[in-house]
Amino acid sequence: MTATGSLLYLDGVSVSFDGFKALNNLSFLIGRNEMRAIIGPNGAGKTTMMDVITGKTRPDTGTLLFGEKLDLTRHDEAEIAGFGIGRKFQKPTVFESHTVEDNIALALKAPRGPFATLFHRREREESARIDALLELVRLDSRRDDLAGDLSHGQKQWLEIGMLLAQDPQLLLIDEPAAGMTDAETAATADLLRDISKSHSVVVVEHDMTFVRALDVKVTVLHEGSVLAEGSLDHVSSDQKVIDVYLGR
Ligand SMILES: Nc1ncnc2c1ncn2[C@@H]1O[C@H](COP(=O)(O)OP(=O)(O)OP(=O)(O)O)[C@@H](O)[C@H]1O
Repeated sequence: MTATGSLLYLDGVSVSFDGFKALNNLSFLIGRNEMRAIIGPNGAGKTTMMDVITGKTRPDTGTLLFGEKLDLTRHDEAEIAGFGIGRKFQKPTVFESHTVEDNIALALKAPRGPFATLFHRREREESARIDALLELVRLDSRRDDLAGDLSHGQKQWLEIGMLLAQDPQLLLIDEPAAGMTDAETAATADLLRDISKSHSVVVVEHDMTFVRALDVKVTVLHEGSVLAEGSLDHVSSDQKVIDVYLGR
């Protein structure tokens, strides 16, 4: 495996907590404008993998490259966010007492990473960008409503819009479909497919209906390493995957 053509490259990445290997020689790569689904049983290392990519946890060993050359292990969380790696945690965190539109506007103004400034004058270019983002995340008709009044699924979309406002190249998204209605789940798969036309996206998910709707290559993690990789049909017919995950 070489890093050529990859946006994100992990090779032989290991992380131990008190002697327990949460990641064990983990290797995979994500291409530019590729969406990848990561699945695996509880404790497989999915969260630790995202912690390592975003600089929250340092790997003990291994190579971690962004854009083929940039060594992420030499940078901290804020710097990595600044390079264009955005992370969405499972629980939506939006500014509930601000409107949907203002949430996007605030994210546009903020430096990447933790938000620093709140109010600025709105410029025309910015308005066009806000319109485009609201349309993309299916919230155009809710723009003047308070974010706190959105459904759980809509809050997830708003937060995805806020992440996109920061113009990331790679989005890491943790269980977006959890707690969503079936209709929201299907709409979220459509949304992520739209986003992946111009961004790389890594989605960690347990909901197999959602993973099927994404219709992308799947990486199965188990005990901190890649157990299987390929289409959902390919990995779901793999006896190793059935034994540790899907057959349970
Ligand atoms: N800070 C830590 N200290 C000690 N052990 C940890 C720490 N973080 C994670 N672990 C352990 O590492 C293993 C991998 O955990 P991780 O959270 O990455 O798995 P996961 O695939 O995200 O699981 P889930 O699907 O339940 O979220 C688990 O056994 C977990 O208990």
